[in-house]
Amino acid sequence: MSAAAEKISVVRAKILRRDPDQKEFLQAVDEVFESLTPVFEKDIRYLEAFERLVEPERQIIFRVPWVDDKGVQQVNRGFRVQMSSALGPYKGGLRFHPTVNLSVVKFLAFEQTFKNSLTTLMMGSGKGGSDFNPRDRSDNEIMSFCQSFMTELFRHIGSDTDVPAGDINVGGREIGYLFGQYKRLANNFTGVLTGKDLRWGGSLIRPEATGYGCVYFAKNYLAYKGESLEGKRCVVSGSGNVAQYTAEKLLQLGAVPITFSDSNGYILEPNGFTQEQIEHVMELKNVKRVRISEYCAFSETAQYFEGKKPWEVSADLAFPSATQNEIDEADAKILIANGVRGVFEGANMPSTNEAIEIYKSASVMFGPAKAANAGGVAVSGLEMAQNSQRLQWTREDVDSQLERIMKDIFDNSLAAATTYNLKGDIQAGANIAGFLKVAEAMIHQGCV
Ligand SMILES: NC(=O)C1=CN([C@@H]2O[C@H](COP(=O)(O)OP(=O)(O)OC[C@H]3O[C@@H](n4cnc5c(N)ncnc54)[C@H](OP(=O)(O)O)[C@@H]3O)[C@@H](O)[C@H]2O)C=CC1
Ligand SMILES: N=C(CCC(=O)O)C(=O)O
Repeated sequence: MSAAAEKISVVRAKILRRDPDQKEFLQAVDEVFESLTPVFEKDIRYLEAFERLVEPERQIIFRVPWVDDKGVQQVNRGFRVQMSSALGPYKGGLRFHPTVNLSVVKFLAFEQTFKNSLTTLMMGSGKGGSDFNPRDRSDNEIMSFCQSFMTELFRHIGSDTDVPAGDINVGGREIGYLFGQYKRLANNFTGVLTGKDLRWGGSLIRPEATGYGCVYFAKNYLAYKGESLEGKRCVVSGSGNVAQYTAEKLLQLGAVPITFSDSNGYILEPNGFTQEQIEHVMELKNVKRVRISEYCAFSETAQYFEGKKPWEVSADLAFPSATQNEIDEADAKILIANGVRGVFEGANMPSTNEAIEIYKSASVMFGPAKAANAGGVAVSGLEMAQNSQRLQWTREDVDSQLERIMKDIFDNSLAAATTYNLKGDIQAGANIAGFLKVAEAMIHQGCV
């Protein structure tokens, strides 16, 4: 075994030994380790930087006490993992979901490092959230929780320190309540959160950005293969922010989005969703906040499949836009058996590493989350730039910058894969391109 290979195995063993119970985090680390091996072998300083990178700069865990509408005390756990400030202030979303724990937050923050680097904007990485379950909670209870959560978080964030945003179950409503509490406690009005409402500092296109960006990425990948989105039947999972705008942009570019899902099942429009039907999904999810099955009362053609995943539907492309590990090895085999030739990840880490191997063995196009879903944080970065200028750019300006950024991400990933003799391996290229920029900064900034 070479000296580099020996050192790599030592570092890998140390990571596994330090947090053996953090399976989501270890999955994310494992996914990049293989891609980065040729980089480590080229210069051992990159491995030393990686060894520092996998240990977050700061991990903050705190109590979130609040009182519900019945006057009953509730206690949740809050997290903020500040992973890397090598390229700028910590930057990443907040997730409110009962499955949130330190392992999930660390995997999200780790992925964010490569993603934010790929955007070419100056942003470090972080992620946070809570095990708070907002399902069936009143607006007042959501506000009470958000105010208590921010009462602790505010001392750790700032527009040049750490800039949170949305993620699962954290949308415009929650960002509003979080921002209001921050402003009250810190006595300043800055771009400390992104995903803000347009009327008080938000950026046009930010709500659409993750979904639109994922489809732009897919468009570039298909063009590289001499194909296009035109007429492609697309299965989409989730029915939240990312899924809604993925479907909208797919339709705009001539593709045929045919499913949405939530944690109870999925709906199928066999002939594809129209714009009006997508807007009805938005109404159901963003305003009425009901289950996706409610859609069928509105449509004579839709079908609902309780407890099932949309991967069982025949399609050309898949856009997982719900949550991590929603496509396992068995799901991947079903997808491919049903005709899917491309998977573009709108969600964070929706494919297990075993599923990714199945894609590769079947020569399926694979757009990894850290590249494909970077449009959200990219436009968050543009929101920060607008806030710094105290200006608001036009919708067209922001959308054209988003399209350019997503093209650059694809091109840079392809170029990095080629440089390391992994031509066409976009997953490896994205890992390498994302890592190198962070690693160079870390090496220049010393052992900190
Ligand atoms: N918002 C953003 O800016 C970005 C988000 N992402 C990622 O995209 C994904 C979706 O986020 P977003 O659309 O913002 O979140 P939303 O809360 O708006 O929507 C989440 C969707 O995923 C479903 N979902 C959540 N958890 C599970 C689960 N355990 N099993 C099955 N379905 C589930 C939800 O269904 P239900 O209501 O039943 O829970 C809902 O339909 C996440 O992985 C997120 O990390 C990535 C980049 C940017
Ligand atoms: N949840 C997000 C968005 C983060 C952000 O906009 O800061 C992600 O990139 O996973």
